[in-house]
Amino acid sequence: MDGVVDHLADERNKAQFDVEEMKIVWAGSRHVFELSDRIARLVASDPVFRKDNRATLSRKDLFKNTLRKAAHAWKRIIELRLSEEEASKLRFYVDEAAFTDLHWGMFVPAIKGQATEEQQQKWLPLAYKMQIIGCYAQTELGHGSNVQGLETTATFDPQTDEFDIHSPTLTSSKWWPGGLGKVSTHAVVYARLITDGQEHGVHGFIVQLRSLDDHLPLPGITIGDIGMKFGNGAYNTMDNGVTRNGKCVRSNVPRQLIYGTMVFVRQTIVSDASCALSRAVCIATRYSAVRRQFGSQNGGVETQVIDYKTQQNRLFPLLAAAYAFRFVGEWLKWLYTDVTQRLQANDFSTLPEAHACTAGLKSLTTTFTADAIEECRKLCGGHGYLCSSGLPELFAVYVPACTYEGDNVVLLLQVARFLMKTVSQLGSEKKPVGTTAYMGRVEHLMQCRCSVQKAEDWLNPNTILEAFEARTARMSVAVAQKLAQFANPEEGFLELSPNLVEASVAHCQLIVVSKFIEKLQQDIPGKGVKELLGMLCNIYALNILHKHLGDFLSTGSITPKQGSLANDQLRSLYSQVRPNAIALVDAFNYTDHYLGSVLGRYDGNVYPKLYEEAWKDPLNDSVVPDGYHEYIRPLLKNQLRNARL
Ligand SMILES: Cc1cc2nc3c(=O)[nH]c(=O)nc-3n(C[C@H](O)[C@H](O)[C@H](O)COP(=O)(O)OP(=O)(O)OC[C@H]3O[C@@H](n4cnc5c(N)ncnc54)[C@H](O)[C@@H]3O)c2cc1C
Repeated sequence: MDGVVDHLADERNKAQFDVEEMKIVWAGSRHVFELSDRIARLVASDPVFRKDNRATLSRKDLFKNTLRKAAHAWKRIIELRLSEEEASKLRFYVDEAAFTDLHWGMFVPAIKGQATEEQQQKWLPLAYKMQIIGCYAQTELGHGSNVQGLETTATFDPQTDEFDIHSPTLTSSKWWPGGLGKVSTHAVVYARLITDGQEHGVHGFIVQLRSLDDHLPLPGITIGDIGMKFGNGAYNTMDNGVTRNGKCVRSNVPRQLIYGTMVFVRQTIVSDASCALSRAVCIATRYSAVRRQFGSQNGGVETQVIDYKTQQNRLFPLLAAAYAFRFVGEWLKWLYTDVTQRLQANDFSTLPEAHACTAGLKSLTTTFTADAIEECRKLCGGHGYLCSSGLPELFAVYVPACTYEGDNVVLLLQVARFLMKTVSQLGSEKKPVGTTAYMGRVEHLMQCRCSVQKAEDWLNPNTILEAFEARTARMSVAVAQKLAQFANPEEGFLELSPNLVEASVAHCQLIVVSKFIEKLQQDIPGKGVKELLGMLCNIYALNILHKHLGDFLSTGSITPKQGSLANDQLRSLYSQVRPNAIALVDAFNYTDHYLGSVLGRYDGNVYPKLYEEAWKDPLNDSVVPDGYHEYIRPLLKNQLRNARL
């Protein structure tokens, strides 16, 4: 980061706000900023953590190298006596999908959230010291989304006081769990509980999978990896497992507090979305300022592609979304703490709303981010397709987030059920809470008129909020009225599911917009910082309004003229953000190591480095390629008839 050349220095000088203060806003606090900065540099300077060769390693070498990094990371954590917060940041900056993600991100939280005190005392100390390695084994070959369809059984045997975990069919094999294939010694396995011949639904059980002495699977358990996944490098650093078992285990995990774990996990997924999105945006923004095409006058320099309005119109809403997701992620952290405290006090009243809101935000932010990474690749033209741009690997490693922890469409349908319930209870004693509180003003929202008369009127946060609330309330009420016409509500739900999903998306977009606006109401120090965030908030909201104009117009929430004024305002906001673009991505404070992109280098020294990287490819190890004598020469010399192919 501290190189001598800085091709982006002019861009940095244009910034109209205090970048150092913005770094703190992005990090969440000065403490987190300082900690992240220190740990990021520690990781970047350690050669074991290099990642520029991932795309060219064979699967076995790639996987072994991941094991090495995980072991080295743990060694450093112990040697440096890192706190839990520091250790988690270290794993974050190592930036490699690995079994440790599931151990710390799913196994430990599942035990913390769902096990009894006694079970926690037995398992957590082992897990914290990594004396056991755990994974989360829910999905089966035949069922993922439909958890009630899982086939694995856990039958209690009173004679031995044990549970017999059994996968009776091929489709009941556990299939996908990260870390299960080659590394985990233990798993939280989800199975149908059977006692006295009676079924009691799906529950979690801690199951030992492998011997702690020689790592061999325990008797009755068959385990392996499910094979190569999408993209080079990317998620292939992870072993995703398949297992069939008929082993007896002594562990009983009663059903409780599963929602708390879900809120926690989905909150981390939303946070991760802002990280992946900001990385892609940082690469595309820096490269767009370096890249020049057309527009040279009298032999002068050509135009930086970032100055094309179409480029800004594609890029700046993604930049704005990165900040929007950051703040909604921050708010979700608060929500998780709130839910946990309530659960501890046996108060379950806000759970359905918290559950719907985290499910919806997980879906919205991951879908957007996956699409946005691909858009950033296109924003970088041909070079974006090179692995050295960092974007193909980022895309490949990121896209499964749309599927794991709940398929995004299935999640939106859950949100829709909650929305429909909320609408049906309007006018009753039960008042809508939290993120659905606006529904309490449904009468007003059904008939209010947007007051915008000139483009600048769209800068008023209350105007934006009311337009978004009116759109969502009207879409929800309209689909609820259609639903009411069906004699069988379930049939209606299936039939109207596309409309229901659209209403859920509108509701989630409203949450993100409203949390961004709330963030701006806080005291935010630093010259120009709040102003820039205000612009980004408006870009985020007005771009959604523009993209979903059909919703806003068909519900009568705004007029066509007002839609057109919103677009005028958007163009003007792009011009205001333009001089600040590089500084806004610098505020993410990413090291070149973490970005892993030649196009996104801090110093903008793209071309020499692209050239250098290309020569590192194993194909360039020899000038004449392997295979020349067998396949190219005989072809050229018209000797294929005699060649041994
Ligand atoms: C990289 C990766 C890592 C994973 N890690 C783990 C792990 O550690 N542990 C674990 O247990 N699992 C894991 N999984 C599995 C993951 O959780 C499931 O794949 C996910 O829940 C989706 O379920 P599915 O595969 O059954 O999809 P399906 O439900 O079969 O989805 C197929 C299609 O059907 C649609 N669909 C399904 N139901 C409905 C409906 N009711 N209405 C309308 N459309 C519907 C979906 O939208 C989708 O388009 C992982 C998956 C991946 C890709």
